[in-house]
Amino acid sequence: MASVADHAARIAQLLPRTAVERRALSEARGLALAHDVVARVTLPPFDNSSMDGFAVAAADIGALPVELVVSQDIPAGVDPQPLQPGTAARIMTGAPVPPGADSIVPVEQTSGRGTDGSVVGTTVRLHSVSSAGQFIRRRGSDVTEGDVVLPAGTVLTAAPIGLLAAIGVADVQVHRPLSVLVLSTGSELVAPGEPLRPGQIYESNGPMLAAALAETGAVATLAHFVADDVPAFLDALGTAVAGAANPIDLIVTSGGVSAGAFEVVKQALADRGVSFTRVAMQPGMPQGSGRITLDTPDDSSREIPVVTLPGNPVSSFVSFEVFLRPAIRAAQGFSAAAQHRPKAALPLAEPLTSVPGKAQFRRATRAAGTVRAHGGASSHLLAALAHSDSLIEIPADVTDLPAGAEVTVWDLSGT
Ligand SMILES: Nc1nc2c(c(=O)[nH]1)N[C@H]1C(S)=C(S)[C@@H](COP(=O)(O)OP(=O)(O)OC[C@H]3O[C@@H](n4cnc5c(N)ncnc54)[C@H](O)[C@@H]3O)O[C@H]1N2
Ligand code: MOO
Repeated sequence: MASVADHAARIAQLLPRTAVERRALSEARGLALAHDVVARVTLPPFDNSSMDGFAVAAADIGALPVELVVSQDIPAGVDPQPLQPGTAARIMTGAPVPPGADSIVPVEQTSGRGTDGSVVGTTVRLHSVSSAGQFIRRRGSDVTEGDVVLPAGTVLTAAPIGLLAAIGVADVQVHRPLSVLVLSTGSELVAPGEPLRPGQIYESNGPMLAAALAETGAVATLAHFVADDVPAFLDALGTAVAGAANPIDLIVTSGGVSAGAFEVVKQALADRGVSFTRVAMQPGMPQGSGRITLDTPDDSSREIPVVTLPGNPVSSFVSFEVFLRPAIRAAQGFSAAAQHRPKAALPLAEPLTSVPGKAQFRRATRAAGTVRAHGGASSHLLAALAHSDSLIEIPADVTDLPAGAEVTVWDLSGT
């Protein structure tokens, strides 16, 4: 049996780094930067007020309260005049602090006119003066021109996208997302929404894997599932690959890889370049991977990586987490940290047993600094999986864990 690490390396090898392309910021969410981004501007670009109020020179203020003439009005977006000595300038949040001013008095600490209409030429009464520099956001306090603000490999989630826009970046060089075809197999499968006949079940792996792929940043194409029939399976693969909107970089199948009489994926792909193997893990023991050349209706023959996942729903999910998610994220240029689920060592709330000789991945929930396995080890327990926020990874040589034992916990709660 292969170890988890061996098989992970094999899957990683199947997927080369994707090409770099330029995308508008609005089209880059969830993708990874291909290069370091260097700021071409300084943020804030100028000293500006963090409060609506009045800009003054602290040294001009004697005993309080004091009444000053309002000498100018500074809304955000203007280039102000220097502050006339002995006066106040009405200023709005984000507006540039006028040269000569070193203090902002928030409007709440003033009286007289000041919040509506033009106030230039009127007076304002100041009841307190903040210390010099208070309520002023200094030029460069956030970003300095020339800084590497985001390194290559950063995944463009909301905050990095905000930062890129803030430094004036309109488009970025990112790694193209992988285009992945998902095909489930099984003669017992019925599409959700259709009536179930005796012996049938709803197809859940396809929608689940397509969602998992989307969370990984890939573009998933979900083909209609096929029965356990080799010609039908190969035909469906060829048609789906030829018809996909984006050229397919990876095919992911589920089901048909174990030891039964109708193992359609194994039968169809074993002599087409896919190796089937047993991995010392539970769930997820039967696995396959390789590269295949398909007969497509448009005769577009090229080698496409294939990963064949086991059909049990929890086995498919865990296999995806352990093998495909990190490999896909690496191929898409994600930083090493973003390729893997966050992991922590947490004490078990309850004792746990595992099988000898296989790494076990138990579905679990975290609470009060501990972790508790949720549901049993069986790989059909989809409801327990859906209610879990973690995986407990138990090494192959560990079989008995008392309450309080520290275990490695994968945090599944992010995307
Ligand atoms: N004699 C042996 N039997 C089995 C072995 C073994 O080593 N020897 N391995 C077991 C393990 S472990 C797993 S995992 C499964 C893997 O089986 P397959 O990949 O061949 O998958 P199927 O037999 O097609 O299905 C297994 C199970 O999952 C359900 N399933 C399949 N596809 C879907 C889907 N798209 N949506 C929802 N549910 C699905 C299917 O109905 C079966 O119940 O083999 C064990 N057997
Ligand atoms: O390995 Mo199977 O994936 O346990 O159910």
